[in-house]
Amino acid sequence: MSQEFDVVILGAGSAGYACALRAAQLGLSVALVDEGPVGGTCLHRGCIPTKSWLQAAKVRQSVISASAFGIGATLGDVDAAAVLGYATGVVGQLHKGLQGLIASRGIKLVNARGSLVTDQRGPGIDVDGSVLRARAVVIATGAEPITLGLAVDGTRILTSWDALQRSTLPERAIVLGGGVIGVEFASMWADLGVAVTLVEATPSLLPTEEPDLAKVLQAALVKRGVDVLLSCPITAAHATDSGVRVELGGDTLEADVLLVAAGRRPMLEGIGLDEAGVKRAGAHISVDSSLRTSVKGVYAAGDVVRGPQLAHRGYAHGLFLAEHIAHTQGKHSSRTTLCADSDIARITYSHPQVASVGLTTTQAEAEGPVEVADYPLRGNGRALMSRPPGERETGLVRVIRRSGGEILGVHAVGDDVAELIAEGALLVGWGATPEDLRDIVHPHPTLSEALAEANLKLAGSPLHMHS
Ligand SMILES: Cc1cc2nc3c(=O)[nH]c(=O)nc-3n(C[C@H](O)[C@H](O)[C@H](O)COP(=O)(O)OP(=O)(O)OC[C@H]3O[C@@H](n4cnc5c(N)ncnc54)[C@H](O)[C@@H]3O)c2cc1C
Ligand SMILES: NC(=O)c1ccc[n+]([C@@H]2O[C@H](COP(=O)([O-])OP(=O)(O)OC[C@H]3O[C@@H](n4cnc5c(N)ncnc54)[C@H](O)[C@@H]3O)[C@@H](O)[C@H]2O)c1
Repeated sequence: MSQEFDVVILGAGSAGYACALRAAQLGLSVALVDEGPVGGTCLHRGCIPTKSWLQAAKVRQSVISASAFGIGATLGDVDAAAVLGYATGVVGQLHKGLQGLIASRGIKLVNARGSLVTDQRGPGIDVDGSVLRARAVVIATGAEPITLGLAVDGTRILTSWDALQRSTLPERAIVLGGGVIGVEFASMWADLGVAVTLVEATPSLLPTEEPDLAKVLQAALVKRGVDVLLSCPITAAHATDSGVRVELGGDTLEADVLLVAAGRRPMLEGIGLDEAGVKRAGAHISVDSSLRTSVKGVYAAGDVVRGPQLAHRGYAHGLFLAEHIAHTQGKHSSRTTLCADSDIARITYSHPQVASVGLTTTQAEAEGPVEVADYPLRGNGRALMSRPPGERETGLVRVIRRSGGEILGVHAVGDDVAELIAEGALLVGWGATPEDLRDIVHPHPTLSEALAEANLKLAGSPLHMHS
C-alpha cells in the first residue's frame, strides 16, 4: 500500500519540522515521520531543557549574590526534582504549541520509525511496509552522542540526555569534553552547588572559539570552583559501587558521575541509505550546495549534514529545502539561497556566555590583513549593573574587519552576550562595514552599546574608549 505526497520528511526535529511547516505554507502536501515526539533533540533533549536548567542555576546564583545588591535572601537547598519539573513544563508548553501548528497546517504526522526506499517509481519512506511516496524526500534524522566506547549506563556514566532526566544532583561530577555541552553542564552544575572537574583533550575550552575569550570563560569557571584540566584526554572510565573512576594519562579521578560530552554523530544507520545508494561524506550524508544527495529526489538537512550542529541551522536548512522543493515542483517562484555555515551564530549558554558569528581572528587573517577592536564590558553600564558590586567584569566584545573593508567576525564573552549576536549576524551576513554601523544609534544603557563601541573604534571614532 502506498500514499503520495509532494514531500515526505524523515525526522521531525528542528530541520524536519521547519521544512514541513514551510512546505505546507507553500501549498505542498507533506508527510512528516518521526518515531519520537515532534521537536526532536532541541526541544526535548537539548536546547530547551539545558537552557531551563541553566536558568535555574542562574536564579540560585542571584540568591547567593543578592546581599551584594542590598537585597536580603536566604539560600535554601536545590530541589532538583522541582527544577526537572520546571524544565519539563517549559518543554511541554512548547511541544503543545508545535503540535498545534503542525496539525493546523494539514501536515500528515506519522509517529513511527521510517526508512528510505527507492525503486523505479522514485523515492519514499517505508513505515511498517507501507510506503509514503513523494517526488522529494528529506532525510533529517539528527545526531546521537559519541560515547568513545565508554560503558555509558545512564546512572554513573551519562550522556547529556541521561543527565537531563535526573531528579537528583550528584555531589561530584566529572565532565568529559570542554566543548559546548561540557561547558554548559560544568557551568550549570557548579552554579547548582556540584563539585565539578571539567576535562578537555585539547589545550583550550571551546577549541573552535577565540582562545583568549575561552580563557575568560575558563577563569570564571575556575573562580566558581570548577577544576579545569586541559590537554588531558580521558582514556578510560569504569562505574564502581559508589560512583565512577576515570583515567587520564597516568592519573585517576573519582566522582559520583561522569558526563560524556565528546561530540555527536549523525544517526544514519538502519534507515536504508546504503541500499538506496545515498553517498556519505565521512560520518555525514554527502550533499551539494542545494542539500541534494547523490540520489535523485532525496535531500538531507540538519545535523546529518557536515557543519555546525545547531537548531537554527536546522531551521535554515528546512526552510531552504521547502522553498527549493516547491520551486522545482512549480509552486514557488523564487529560489532561496542557503546561508553559509560561517554566517550562522554560535552560542555557549554558560555563565559567562560565549557568542560568535563569522570568522575567528586566525581564520580572518588567513584571508588577508585584518583590523580587530575589543571593547571591554567593564566600560558598559548595563554589564556593570548586572554584576555583584566589587566583582570585576572581565567580558569583552570583539569585532574583526577586513582591513578597510567589511566585518568578518563578531565575538563576545560575558553574561547575556547571547543577546548581542543576532546583530553580529546581521553585520556579517550583510557584509556591513563599521562605517555603515556608525550612524545607527544604539539605546543606552544596553549591552548592544559594547558592540557599537567596538565598531566605532574600527570606524576611527571611539566614544567611551581611548583612541
Ligand atoms: C544537550 C544539547 C543541548 C543543545 N543545545 C542547543 C542550543 O542551545 N542551541 C542550538 O542551536 N542547538 C543546540 N543543540 C543542538 C540541536 O539540538 C541540534 O542541532 C538540532 O536538534 C538538530 O536538528 P535536526 O532536525 O537535524 O535533528 P534532531 O533534532 O535530532 O531530530 C531528528 C529527529 O529524527 C527522528 N528520527 C531519527 N531516526 C528516525 C527514524 N529512522 N525514523 C523516524 N524518526 C527518526 C528522531 O526521533 C528526532 O526527532 C543541543 C544539543 C544537545 C544534545
Ligand atoms: N548552545 C548550543 O548551541 C549547543 C549546546 C549544546 C550542544 N550543541 C551542539 O551539540 C554538539 C555536540 O556538543 P559536544 O560538546 O558534545 O561536542 P563538541 O564537539 O563541541 O565538544 C567535544 C569536546 O570533547 C573533547 N574530547 C573528545 N574526546 C575527549 C576525551 N577523550 N577526553 C577529553 N576531552 C575529549 C573535544 O576535544 C571537544 O572539545 C555541538 O557540536 C554543538 O553544536 C550546541
